[in-house]
Parts: sequence; C-alpha cells; structure tokens
Amino acid sequence: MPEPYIPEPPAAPEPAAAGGGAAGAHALPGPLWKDGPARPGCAKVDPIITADAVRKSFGGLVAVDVEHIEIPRHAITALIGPNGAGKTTFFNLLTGFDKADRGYWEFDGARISGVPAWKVARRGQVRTFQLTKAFGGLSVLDSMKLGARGQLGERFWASLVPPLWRAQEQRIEERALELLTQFTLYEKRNDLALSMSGGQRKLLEMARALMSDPQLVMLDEPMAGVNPALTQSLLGHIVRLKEQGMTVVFVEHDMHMVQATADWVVVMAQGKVVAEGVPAEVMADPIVIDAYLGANMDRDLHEVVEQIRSEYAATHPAGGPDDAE
Ligand SMILES: Nc1ncnc2c1ncn2[C@@H]1O[C@H](COP(=O)(O)OP(=O)(O)OP(=O)(O)O)[C@@H](O)[C@H]1O
Repeated sequence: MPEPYIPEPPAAPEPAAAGGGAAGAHALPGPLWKDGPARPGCAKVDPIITADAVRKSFGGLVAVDVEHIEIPRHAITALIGPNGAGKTTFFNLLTGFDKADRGYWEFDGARISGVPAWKVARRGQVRTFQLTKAFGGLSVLDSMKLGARGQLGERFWASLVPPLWRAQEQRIEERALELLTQFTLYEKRNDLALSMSGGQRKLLEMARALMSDPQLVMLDEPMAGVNPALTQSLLGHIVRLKEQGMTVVFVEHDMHMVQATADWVVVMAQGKVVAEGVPAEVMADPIVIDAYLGANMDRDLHEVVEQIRSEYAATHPAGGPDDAE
C-alpha cells in the first residue's frame, strides 16, 4: 500500500524550467504554461482539457468547485490532495461518469460537459478506476477485447457481411495481444482476469483502456494496493504512454511517485484547485503543505503522519494479493 506523504519544502527548489517538466529522462520540448508564475487556473500553451465553473455537491457538501483549469497536452499531470479533496469526483465529472450541478468543459476543443461516459471514451478520453472494476468471468484476452472501440461486429450492417466483422475481430485480437505483450500479461491471456493479483489487474485495466487508442488517459490511483516490484513497472508504463504521444492525468497519494513521473502537478483541497505547477515548486508551496496538514500545524508531525496513514489505510483497502510479475 502506498504511504501518504507530508510534503517537505526542498532546500532550494528549482526555478520553473523552460521545459516545465519533472524527470529529465522524458523532458518536454517547451514550457507547459504561459504568462508568469504558475498558479491555479493558469493558461497552458496547448491544453487538451479546459474546464470552467465545475461544481458538484452531495447534499450540503460541495465536493468539487473548480473555477478554471487547463490540462496540458502530451504531458503527465498528477492530481494530488488530501483525502476527500474531490479528486475522484472531478475525474468522474470530466469523464462523464457523474453529472455536475453546473460547469462547462472541453476535450480537444469540443464540448464534452454533459456527454455520457461511453461517448467521451469514443472521442479519445478514457479512464481507469481507483478500485479495479469487476471483470466478471472473462479471460484476460476477452476483457481486453471488450475495451475495443467501435467494433464493427456490433453494427447491424456489418453483421450482414461476415468478412467485415471477421476482419475487425482479427484486428481487435491482434491489438489486444500486442498490448498484453507490452504490459507483460501475454502469458496470462487465457487466465480468468479475476484470478490475477491486484497489481496485475491494475496493469490489465491500463492495457484495456488503450484498446480504444485514446489521446488522453486518466488513471485514478494506479499505484494503490500494488507491490513495489509492480509499482516500478506501472511507473514505466505511465511514462511510456507519454512517449507514445498520449496525455496522462493521474491521481496519486505518494509524492515520490509524483516527483518521479509528473511534469505538472495540480493540487485540490476541499473541492478547489489550490495550487498548480512543476513538482518541485508545488511541493514547496506553503498552501500545499497547509492543505495536507490542515489545522494540524501545531501538532507533532509524526503524530499527524500516523493519523493520516491510518485514515488512508482504512479508506483504501488493497486491490488484492500482489504477486511480482
Ligand atoms: N456518491 C457520493 N455521495 C456522497 N458524498 C460523496 C460521494 N462521492 C464523494 N463524496 C464526498 O465528496 C467528497 C470528495 O470525495 P472524493 O472521493 O472525490 O475525494 P478524493 O479527493 O478522491 O478522496 P480520496 O483521496 O480519499 O479518494 C468527500 O467528502 C466524499 O465523502
């Protein structure tokens, strides 16, 4: 289980780099944002998502209240924040899995607010879930095939022309096997998906999301409940998605993972975006530290860390027993 992290200001944070990115191995070609210092809602050079006045409440509780946000294209953005900050709810809204009270958002220049999840996915924006979805009694390969977009075989006219759907079926199977190989799950292709470890199911979910050749992949706590060996492998896969030209947004509690992977960090607290920027600067931001510690600043830090750890453990059961790959 990943441990929650209380950010500590680094001794000398790096100034905003021209590339705006984190790990040098996969540096970006140019800055991600425009006009002055990074701040909540700052304009991006090339946003893939733009959202305005997004609000969602549950009874009297305002879970999400985001004024304006832009997600940079071809970058890895980490969405962080304390438990209950509204991260998953915001994911659900952007991907059409939940309905906002109000708000407008665009994906790749076209409105997708109010668009249902399956249509959002068809347009090229897919997501995975914090707790891996049930795969029913399907084999690994069959659950991959279900992730394919626009299967001709499902269409009436195509069903009248068997060669058409056969060709489509074959392409889908080839793509599934290719992705299973990439995600080191090829040997498991005929196993029941349910028989796999929690970490392997996370890999399968990520691989399945790619069956529709998305432009944007949103991962909700991809590393939660995953053992350290598989965590490294998942990190590698996330970085590779960007190298393959995709944009990635992921929710993560472990700041070491965020620093190792993200080019950009968005911090939510109490439903709002309270900070944005490159990882080193965001971690040093007193607003971020305050968001994590809240009203606990006067308490012993170890005591606070232990409390947050136990709260996190109680609300985030492991996804299942983990095997190494
Ligand atoms: N279906 C729901 N019904 C009622 N309240 C909800 C519902 N979903 C979320 N909430 C509440 O909305 C707030 C934001 O929850 P959300 O799960 O989005 O936060 P989060 O930042 O993803 O938290 P975590 O890091 O613990 O997963 C919380 O107070 C939560 O209890």
